[in-house]
Amino acid sequence: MILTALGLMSGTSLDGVDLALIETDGRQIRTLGPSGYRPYSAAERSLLREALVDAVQIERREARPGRLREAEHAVTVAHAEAIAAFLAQNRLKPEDIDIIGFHGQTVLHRPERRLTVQIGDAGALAKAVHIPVMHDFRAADVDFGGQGAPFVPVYHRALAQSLSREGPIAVVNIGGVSNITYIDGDDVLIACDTGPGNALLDDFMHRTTGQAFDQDGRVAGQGAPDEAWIASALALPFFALPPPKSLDRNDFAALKLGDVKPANGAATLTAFTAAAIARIVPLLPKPPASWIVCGGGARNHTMMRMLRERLAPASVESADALGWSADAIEAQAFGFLAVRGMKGLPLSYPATTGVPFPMTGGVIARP
Ligand SMILES: Nc1ncnc2c1ncn2[C@@H]1O[C@H](COP(=O)(O)OP(=O)(O)OP(=O)(O)O)[C@@H](O)[C@H]1O
Ligand SMILES: CC(=O)N[C@H]1[C@@H]2OC[C@@H](O2)[C@@H](O)[C@@H]1O[C@H](C)C(=O)O
Repeated sequence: MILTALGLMSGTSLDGVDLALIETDGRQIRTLGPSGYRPYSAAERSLLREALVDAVQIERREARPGRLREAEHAVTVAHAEAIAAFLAQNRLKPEDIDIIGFHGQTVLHRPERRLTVQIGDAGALAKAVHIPVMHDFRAADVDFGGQGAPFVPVYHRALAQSLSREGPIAVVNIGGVSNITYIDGDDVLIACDTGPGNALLDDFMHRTTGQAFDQDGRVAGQGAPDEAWIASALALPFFALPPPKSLDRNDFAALKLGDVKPANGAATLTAFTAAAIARIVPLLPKPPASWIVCGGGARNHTMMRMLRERLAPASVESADALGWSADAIEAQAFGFLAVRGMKGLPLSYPATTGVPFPMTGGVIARP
């Protein structure tokens, strides 16, 4: 049965809420509907940044120390507002949507402690918008010893079914953190986080220039990467580990660039993200022939140039160039995952998150 799902993603970049409508039976995509975006205000963003700091103290996933309770309320309200605006813009009624896939905001990710925390009150959201809400996608996976991330690979596989590109295909998402899905025919699906995405670069830009991010990669495009710094950062043990593996947004926050000009610092951090993605190639069964880049990093021209240089001779295209939506893809994925969860289909596999067997997941909150 085909269901209509509204997927919602608030990613590790802390930029805002992405929304996307999808019609699917959980296996194939029938229609990709409209998408939307509700940016966080500067005040919401700084509250979330504080919440990430307070979250480090969390020992049990229900705990909300420091400003986390307030941040959770802000996340829930922002999502409710985003849904109300989306429904109005697209002339939709709550009964037109079967299920909402609500990822929430990750504030702490420590799979080795069987802990991954996404804030956002699904019960309150379901009541506010009068639509059932599926949430807590990652919890069952980490309970069974999985990495709890990445979860978009099953959706990347569904998208890639109708793609004519030479395989193996790699889909890379450059969000706050970067992750890869490796697809080789119908039977091979491997995934992991590869390293930093935009978070280190965004934090550096924020600190040194006051800008939220390096628009189109212009600042990095004027600088020179410090290859020695990149080589020493890539010597961290994480990069030598084979998939599956995952990261917390702030796992590399301790890496310091020293006193550098914004252009050189931005170039170094952009090249670090590209080099960390290229570093996964020898840990895959075969080098991917075709790379597809999604997430906000696909809009960074310097990042795309550096990826092409480091992944040659493979082809590197942005998801938008294929007619996929680089921005909406994760929101679509959580709509798709909500339908899979409703049907009891697997969300994660031994080769995507390290769970012992294919696992379904998600919990439904009703209005
Ligand atoms: N035009 C642009 N030029 C350069 N960078 C951009 C541009 N647009 C977006 N970005 C980068 O993309 C980031 C947002 O990416 P995205 O929305 O994919 O992340 P996310 O969904 O929050 O993260 P994650 O996938 O880790 O959960 C911004 O913080 C910024 O660094
Ligand atoms: C714990 C968590 O929220 N992880 C995010 C983060 O952002 C990118 C990368 O790290 C990925 O592993 C994941 O998001 C995507 C949507 C995923 O689960 O596939």
